[in-house]
Amino acid sequence: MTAMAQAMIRLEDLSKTFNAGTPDAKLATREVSLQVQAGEFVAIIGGNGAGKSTLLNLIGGAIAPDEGRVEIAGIDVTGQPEHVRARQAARVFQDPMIGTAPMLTVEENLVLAELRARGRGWRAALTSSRRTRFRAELAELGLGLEDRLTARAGLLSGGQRQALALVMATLEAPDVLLLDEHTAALDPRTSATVMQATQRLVSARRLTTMMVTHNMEHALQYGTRIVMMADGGVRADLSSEDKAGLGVADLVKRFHISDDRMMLS
Ligand SMILES: Nc1ncnc2c1ncn2[C@@H]1O[C@H](COP(=O)(O)OP(=O)(O)OP(=O)(O)O)[C@@H](O)[C@H]1O
Repeated sequence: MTAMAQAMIRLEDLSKTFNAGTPDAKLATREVSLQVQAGEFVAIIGGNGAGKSTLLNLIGGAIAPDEGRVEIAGIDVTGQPEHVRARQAARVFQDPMIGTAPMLTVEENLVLAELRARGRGWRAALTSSRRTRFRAELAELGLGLEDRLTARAGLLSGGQRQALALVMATLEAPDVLLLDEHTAALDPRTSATVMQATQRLVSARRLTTMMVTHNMEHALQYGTRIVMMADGGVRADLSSEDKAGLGVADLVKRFHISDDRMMLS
């Protein structure tokens, strides 16, 4: 008997309508079914209001679907609250202010993330072995954060804060990493640096990743698969082979992407 590889993320017929039953009703996702295998890096692209963030919110548990089912690593998490699911599905948001606590130092943020993931109080000592681990984790990013362990996070640059948020989100090896336009608020150079840091973390920890982006270049470069959404549904699903040789212009032309915030490079 051949064992079927289990999908790391399995979405079945996920539908969500906001303001249902009112004149403002908006069908944000319609019967989305998708399977993501362990280790895939799925870039989610699509025009404004296509349902990309809603899809990540449904997977992360920030909103509950009206219909359908979310499974992560074989566990049905559909009815599970967001804070419970956070151990399996870590998130990094667009706003560098969200993922980190500005008044805490870099090392305090990290110890908080580690102990939170283990469901323990965070005031346990910042031991020297933890500091050594944090320094090594940060050094991997190539952003000089390893020398700023005792600096308040609020004093870091936007890019450094996003990198710190990434390390915090992934410190305790979640099954899934959800990135919601996590480089969109950064200037192009910093955004590229944070994407490189993302790639390093994702491959070092073998994370299954879903990244919403308006940056077509990043989708092509970092996605091992590209899912394009339109009108709350999946319009196209490109594997590594499908996207091989495609440039940004091909992508835009082929899928008629209309997106005010689209970044071509
Ligand atoms: N909390 C909410 N209340 C009401 N409507 C919402 C809410 N969140 C999203 N919507 C609507 O659902 C639709 C899908 O929104 P969503 O944010 O998922 O799109 P998106 O693809 O991420 O768009 P963008 O790229 O512009 O961020 C949009 O029409 C949006 O206005």
